[in-house]
Amino acid sequence: MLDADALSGRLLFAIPKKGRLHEKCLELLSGADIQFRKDHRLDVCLVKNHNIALVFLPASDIPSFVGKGNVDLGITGQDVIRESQMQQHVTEVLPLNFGKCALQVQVPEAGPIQAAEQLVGKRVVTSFEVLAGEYFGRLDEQLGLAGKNKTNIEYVGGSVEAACALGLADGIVDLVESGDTMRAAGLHAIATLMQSEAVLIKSSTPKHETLEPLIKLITARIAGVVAASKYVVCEYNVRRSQLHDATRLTPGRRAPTISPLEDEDWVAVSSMVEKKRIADVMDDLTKIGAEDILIFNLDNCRV
Ligand SMILES: Nc1ncnc2c1ncn2[C@@H]1O[C@H](COP(=O)(O)OP(=O)(O)OP(=O)(O)O)[C@@H](O)[C@H]1O
Ligand SMILES: O=P(O)(O)OC[C@H]1O[C@H](OP(=O)(O)OP(=O)(O)O)[C@H](O)[C@@H]1O
Repeated sequence: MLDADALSGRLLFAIPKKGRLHEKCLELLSGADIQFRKDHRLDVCLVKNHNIALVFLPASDIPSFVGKGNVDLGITGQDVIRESQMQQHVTEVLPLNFGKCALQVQVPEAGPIQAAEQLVGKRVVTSFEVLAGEYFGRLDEQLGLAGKNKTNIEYVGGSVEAACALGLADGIVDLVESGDTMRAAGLHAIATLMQSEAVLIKSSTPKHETLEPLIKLITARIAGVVAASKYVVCEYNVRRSQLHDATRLTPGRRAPTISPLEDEDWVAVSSMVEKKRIADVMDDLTKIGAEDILIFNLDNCRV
């Protein structure tokens, strides 16, 4: 049985218990060698190889748990940090390169409303009532709307995209990543409130200063896993005469590693390249005559 004594002195680390961020967080913990076994009936579990307990919570509750110092560290989306108005109380330690999405105003594609200003004074349904309220509050003010003429922001807990088709809303404010959900509902985006991604957060006023070294260690480990997911190692051979162009294409993080080959006219180059750029870089290396271009994924790194 898990009790307060078992948790005493441990760093409490909040992880989304379900939803879009959950699986990615488990991959991150595994990559950082944070070992645990979770009993499916319990939302708290002890980490075997560190003085840490994991606390599985709804992503939307994590900013307030961290901000109030009830847990020491957490992972959640920047959108829910802003929505819970906790940005003054939490420090974003590290962006995590997943959970990327945009909070957007959406309206029926074929409808009469084609700009956010045209929604002012009408009905907007959302799970982000604070952010939508602030956004339309500013527009109401700009357009001089007051009292019951103001934009009507209505909260729903999910399936926001159905609201227009059901006749409950003239527009919605919801998250968009690929846009598939939005298009399937016959909607399109007309304004963006914010971009968001998952972040590692800690309390701005930590209650347990003694846990700071462990927070630094976990942050460094997670940063290594995140960097490994962003970069590949690119190795190739190129004529020495083309080395200037080659190193311009693959400058590396500090500098590329250049090794001599038996053939004195050629060198081997090894360099880290951002994964999202690698196809273009390979095309450009081919154009300058690079050969034997090899790409390696990284499991982990410290850069
Ligand atoms: N389509 C998406 N692509 C990428 N990230 C997303 C996407 N949808 C949501 N997110 C991110 O994941 C977070 C959690 O969203 P999700 O819809 O999974 O919530 P949930 O855990 O089911 O909801 P809740 O617990 O608040 O009811 C969002 O706040 C956002 O930061
Ligand atoms: O642009 P897309 O790639 O289609 O993603 C957007 C959808 O993802 C999120 O919901 P999710 O699927 O996580 O389920 P939920 O509505 O139950 O939160 C969000 O609320 C959108 O509905």
